[in-house]
Amino acid sequence: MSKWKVLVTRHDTPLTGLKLLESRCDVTILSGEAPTRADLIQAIPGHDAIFLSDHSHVNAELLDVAGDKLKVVSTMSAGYEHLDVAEIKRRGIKVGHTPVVLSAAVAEVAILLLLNATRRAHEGRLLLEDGKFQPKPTTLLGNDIRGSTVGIVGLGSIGVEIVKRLISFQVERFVYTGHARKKIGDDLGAKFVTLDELLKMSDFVVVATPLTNETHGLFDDAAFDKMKKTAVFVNIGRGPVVKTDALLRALKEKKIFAAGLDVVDPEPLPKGHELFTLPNFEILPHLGSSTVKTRNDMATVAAQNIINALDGKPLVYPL
Ligand SMILES: O=CC(=O)O
Repeated sequence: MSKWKVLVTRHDTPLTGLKLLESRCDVTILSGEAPTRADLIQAIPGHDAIFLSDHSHVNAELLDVAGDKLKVVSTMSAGYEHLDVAEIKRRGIKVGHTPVVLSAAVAEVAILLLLNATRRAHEGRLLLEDGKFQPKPTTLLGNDIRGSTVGIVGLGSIGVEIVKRLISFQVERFVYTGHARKKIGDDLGAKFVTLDELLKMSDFVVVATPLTNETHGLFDDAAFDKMKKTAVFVNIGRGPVVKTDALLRALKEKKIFAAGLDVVDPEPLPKGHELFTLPNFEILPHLGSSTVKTRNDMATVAAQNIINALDGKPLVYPL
């Protein structure tokens, strides 16, 4: 019996995933540092599965070229805004992603940003580099996490991991918002509130929501206007949940204290962007899941999604 044919979109896909695929399938890997859409379109016909180790768009155009053999699309990511999930499923093609295995790593980055932003780490470094740091009792004072109210926008798997970690920082009160009150929220002692309530009461606002029609542009001028002047804003979800111009205004006009972002719109933030000039702006280049173990686990799950689909079994994490 001929083996299943799988197309992998990047040569530097973790070996955990590649080995698992190769144990059962014929694997083609797009070569080169930056395979183009044309490379993908040329390579896809005749494959049973596509393993996305990048954010290539899978839409009707690509599916038309792929042809009838394609049975499963598997993205090595939790986010899936690059997939036209409705169109993929309409064609009877299975589709999976890799949530949960990255939640701990992303939660660690949320804490990193939250601490850096509230303790003014970037501003301190700039002062040191400029030779302007003066150790006075009132220099670079930040705000404590201890005794604070932390608001989580989106209490999914990542939001839960953030709360679990922050409990040890002696947070006074956790609140969260989303579609509905959740049992895990009750178990963690977190209160379900509206977004407005969360913005008004939180000392730390942490965005851990995926990008959907509902969350797109959720943080605009009006949202930042509702936040405390001392609030720290963290986004580890998706960049377009926040209107970048509104965030810029909020930081420049001191509507809020500071921000820490792992995700931003556009990504990467272009060289010379005004946000880079602000001392109360901390940024990472989307490093949430960038640990060796997490990326290996994501590759394994993405490969297992494919094998399960081809074996006619439920995917580990279907969409
Ligand atoms: O942002 C990371 C992911 O979606 O996996």
